[in-house]
Amino acid sequence: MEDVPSNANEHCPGTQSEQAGKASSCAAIAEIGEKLSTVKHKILVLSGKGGVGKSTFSAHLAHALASDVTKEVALLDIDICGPSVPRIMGLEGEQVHQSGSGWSPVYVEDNLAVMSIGFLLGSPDDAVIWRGPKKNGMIKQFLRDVDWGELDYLIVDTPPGTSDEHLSIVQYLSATNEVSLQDVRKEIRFCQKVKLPIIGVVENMSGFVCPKCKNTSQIFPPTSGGAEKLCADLSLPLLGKVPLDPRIARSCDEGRSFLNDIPESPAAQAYQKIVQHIQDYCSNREAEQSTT
Ligand SMILES: Nc1ncnc2c1ncn2[C@@H]1O[C@H](COP(=O)(O)OP(=O)(O)OP(=O)(O)O)[C@@H](O)[C@H]1O
Ligand code: SF4
Repeated sequence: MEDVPSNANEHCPGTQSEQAGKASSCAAIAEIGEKLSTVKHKILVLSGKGGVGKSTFSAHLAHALASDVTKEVALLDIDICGPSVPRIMGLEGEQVHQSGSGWSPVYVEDNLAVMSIGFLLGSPDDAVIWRGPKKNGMIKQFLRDVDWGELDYLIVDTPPGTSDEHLSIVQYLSATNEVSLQDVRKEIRFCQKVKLPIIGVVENMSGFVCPKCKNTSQIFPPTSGGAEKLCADLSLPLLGKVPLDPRIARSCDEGRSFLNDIPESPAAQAYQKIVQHIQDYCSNREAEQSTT
């Protein structure tokens, strides 16, 4: 994404008249490219269906990355029809402020910023049912008008499936994002089609580890061979498996990081291992980019 301002026209192929028609969209892409040129890594979190733990994972990825106080981290929630990030991050009722240089995100820590449509709603229960173009406009505004500052990581929590929001975010962030996936062949095909590098797959709610005897029980038997088979079939890394732990929901409902609450639990350790893979991936990319 760092190169968007200089090659914005590459994103606007077509005849002259088609290009004129796309001019405003290209201008937005260029503007967003300029705005986000100070973001080192943009990580999209995708899932095939709702309720698989994508927002929970995004929030814990943000917490874990921000535990290194030398890193600047931001979490952007573009699940416009069901934003759950404010609750999980303990920010319900917070509002976004306008500053001279745009909207100021809400800070959980000095180095952890959060932006969500939830901050713009009157009440957490307000339903937001917007059609594609309006959603697209809001995503554009989030990327262009939020004063993110210099960031090491921008994590984007997306809605389930592959919808208008996905097409918008991919278009606006251009082709150099990184993706962590939960679930799902359809999303993988989507990423491959739009040429997004895939960091790997996370299997969530993978077995239940009994807190007493530490036995693992398979509550939801894996379909189609589970994440291992999916990753083997598609030559993708399996970043890790997070077991089911009801204490995760409790920490999230109270707006706290489960990683801080019960760091020794198998689920917290699984999250940490996955985060380590993501950090390694990002460091390798940085090293590659500095040599090209
Ligand atoms: N490993 C886990 N063990 C137990 N509960 C979990 C786990 N991961 C997530 N949950 C719980 O599952 C529920 C759904 O999680 P979450 O809201 O993160 O899903 P989602 O995929 O983002 O859903 P949506 O896309 O509909 O917003 C939440 O109550 C969350 O606390
Ligand atoms: S494995 Fe089942 S029966 Fe044994 S201690 Fe754990 S929850 Fe109880």
